[in-house]
Amino acid sequence: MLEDDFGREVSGVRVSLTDRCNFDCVYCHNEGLGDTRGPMEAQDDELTADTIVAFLEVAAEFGVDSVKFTGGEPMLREDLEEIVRRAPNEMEVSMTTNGTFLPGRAPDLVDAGLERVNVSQDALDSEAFAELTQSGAYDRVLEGVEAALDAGLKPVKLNMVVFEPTAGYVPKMVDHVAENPGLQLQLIEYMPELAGHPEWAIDIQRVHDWLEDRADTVEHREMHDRKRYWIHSSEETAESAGTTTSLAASDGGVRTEPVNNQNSGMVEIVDPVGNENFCANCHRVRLTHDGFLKGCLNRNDDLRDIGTTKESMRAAFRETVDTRVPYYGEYMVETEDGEWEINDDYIDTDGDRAPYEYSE
Ligand SMILES: Nc1nc2c(ncn2[C@@H]2O[C@H](COP(=O)(O)OP(=O)(O)OP(=O)(O)O)[C@@H](O)[C@H]2O)c(=O)[nH]1
Ligand SMILES: C[S@@+](CC[C@H](N)C(=O)[O-])C[C@H]1O[C@@H](n2cnc3c(N)ncnc32)[C@H](O)[C@@H]1O
Ligand code: SF4
Ligand code: SF4
Repeated sequence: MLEDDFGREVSGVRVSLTDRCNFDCVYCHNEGLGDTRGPMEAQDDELTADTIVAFLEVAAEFGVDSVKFTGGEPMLREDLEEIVRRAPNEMEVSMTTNGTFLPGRAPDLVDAGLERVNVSQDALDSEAFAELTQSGAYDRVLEGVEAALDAGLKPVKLNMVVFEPTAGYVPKMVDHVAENPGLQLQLIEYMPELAGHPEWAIDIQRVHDWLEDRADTVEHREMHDRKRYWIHSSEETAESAGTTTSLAASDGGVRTEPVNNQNSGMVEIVDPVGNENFCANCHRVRLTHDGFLKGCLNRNDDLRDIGTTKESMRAAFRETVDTRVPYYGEYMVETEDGEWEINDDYIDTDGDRAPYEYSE
């Protein structure tokens, strides 16, 4: 595996298949690709299936063992099944989706080799969901989760962005996964770096503390040093729930069995904002829908063109790893006042492409 100057091996790639989306979530960072708004039809700048597969083969040569397909909405790609089918066998293949296109397509994706899916669901309430996603597709998303479970993609991870408008739904979502063994929950701290609106953020430590009180077991995942809490349903008594223990989790795959009892659900917190430890344990690079590698989700100044040949892809991959740095703690440094500012060493970094743009 290739390793950067900060001792971080690159074990995973995240491939944005498109920057288009059928939702318009108020918080969307779109994996650093700018606005999702625009035409729904396939655009000329999107990488072809052949180029994506060639890139994955190059990544596999470098020992990368997992790929996550994302977007925009990756299921807007009609050739998704083909791309999944042609991904190198040695890679774990997963996807993050808004879930609306899973009904009808989940079985074919599993047949093609999809091993895991994360579905974004920020609330258990159709009105709140409509406000957050600017869509009326709540029921369709629930159907999508069911379709994924029926197709054998168990457990399905629900992604919930935690910020002012959703914080009140956290307890209900935690109970939801504790009561449904097929589900797990990922609470994602709202990231304002690209999406703006820092005033929407909440103190994620409060969520950690609350989960710690309720957890039977707490694990640390190697990736990003993320914490995972195994939670019993609030209907149960503390006695039947078991005692709290702390374990080191093996990374990569998602644990499928609860630790202490049958009604225990897994809740993982993704808390990158201002978190040097998170960035120090970051093992992923990203490929944009239009063919640029980036070493960090939050950066737009280091975009590197992969070109069209395996040789140019190898060179771009090596250079991306050689130059990637932890965002918090190296690219952004903390001032004495506790503010974050760009390290002077990186002020003049220039990518191969103009930065992607966001508007209000
Ligand atoms: N800043 C930052 N945010 C991340 C990173 N990885 C994930 N996230 C955030 O978490 C969101 C959801 O990530 P997913 O792609 O669904 O899954 P994941 O948790 O990274 O991966 P798995 O647990 O392996 O499925 C991303 O869109 C980001 O908002 C990262 O490396 N850096
Ligand atoms: C950009 S979406 C792409 C995949 C797909 N469209 C979806 O929504 O699942 C990937 C994930 O990023 C999360 N996300 C988007 N903007 C975010 C932000 N500003 N802060 C934290 N997470 C965010 C979404 O909730 C989603 O789970
Ligand atoms: S569904 Fe995903 S890509 Fe689309 S707007 Fe929402 S978070 Fe962004
Ligand atoms: S280095 Fe960038 S991509 Fe990696 S964890 Fe930090 S913010 Fe996320």
